[in-house]
Amino acid sequence: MEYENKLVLAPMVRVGTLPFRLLAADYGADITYSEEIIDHKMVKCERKVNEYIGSTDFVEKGTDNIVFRTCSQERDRVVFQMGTSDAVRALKAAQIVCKDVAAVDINMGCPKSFSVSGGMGAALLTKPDLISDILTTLRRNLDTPVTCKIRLLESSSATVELARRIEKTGVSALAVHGRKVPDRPRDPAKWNEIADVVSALSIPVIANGDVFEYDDFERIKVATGASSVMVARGALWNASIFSPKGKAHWEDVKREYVRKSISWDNDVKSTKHTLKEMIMHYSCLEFPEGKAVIKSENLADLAKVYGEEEYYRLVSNNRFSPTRR
Ligand SMILES: Cc1cc2nc3c(=O)[nH]c(=O)nc-3n(C[C@H](O)[C@H](O)[C@H](O)COP(=O)(O)O)c2cc1C
Repeated sequence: MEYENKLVLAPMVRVGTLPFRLLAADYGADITYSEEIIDHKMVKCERKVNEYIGSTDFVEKGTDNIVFRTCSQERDRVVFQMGTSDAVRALKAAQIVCKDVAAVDINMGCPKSFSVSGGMGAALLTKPDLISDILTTLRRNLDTPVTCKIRLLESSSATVELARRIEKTGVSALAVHGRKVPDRPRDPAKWNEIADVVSALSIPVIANGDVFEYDDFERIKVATGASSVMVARGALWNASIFSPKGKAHWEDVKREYVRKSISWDNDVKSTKHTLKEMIMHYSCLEFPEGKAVIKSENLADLAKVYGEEEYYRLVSNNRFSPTRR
């Protein structure tokens, strides 16, 4: 996996499932991260090939709960992001999925209480020995590239020190979200502090924070010196941000997302959550579309909201025999 000059879809919980990743890739994303999946969940999974959909599923044993769904089309660009606080468990989880993905990434930036209270996400930032342990264990035991994603620390010199330590573990790249742990999403990302990390390291750094337009990819590259750029909210609101041709109309983007969700039988909660985020940015959930999405109980209902009943019928009928894509 190459990390130079790439446009990257950021990991996003409940958003970065297979249809959204494929959508971003269709518009031009080179690398697409999964939503964060916790190692505890992944170690309970078994790999199953789903011939009806054409996907590879990681399903919680003894249940129908699909924890991670991928497919061969994204094998060379999908990054499996994991939440962990333990090297041995992280390795066990990674070994289950590593042959089906392009890289494994460890989330070291999530400030949410469920992550931090479990010693995961941003809690790792204060434990450099544990970071080294996790990354070194993965690096030594996997053939798949290993990366991690961090936030900025209190001072730029502290971030650089940690980044140097991370580089020594042999990771293939480091993604840096240009905000500190207490920062809110509306606080501006500190591109200058990402630049300090870029100039201190030899491995590729993926710059992340406040990219909302295609032109911002170049702006953040120039400001930070990073060769690759990662975008979260800008892609969530309009996944065609990756297109050099300019953004597609958000109505078309939503419809294409719904079609992909139908094709890949996406979890309806995840589809609804993603659509609601898109609607809230451009409009309001109180309007008929928002209300209809909220009321939808399954993908058939969502197909109706977006006038895709015919597509839904076609896909459902084809599922009676195993599909090949
Ligand atoms: C809806 C949503 C879900 C997120 N989930 C994750 C996640 O699972 N793992 C992670 O490392 N960061 C997660 N983040 C943080 C983003 O990956 C990214 O670092 C942050 O939003 C800054 O990028 P932006 O300014 O382009 O939005 C999430 C952000 C959003 C908006």
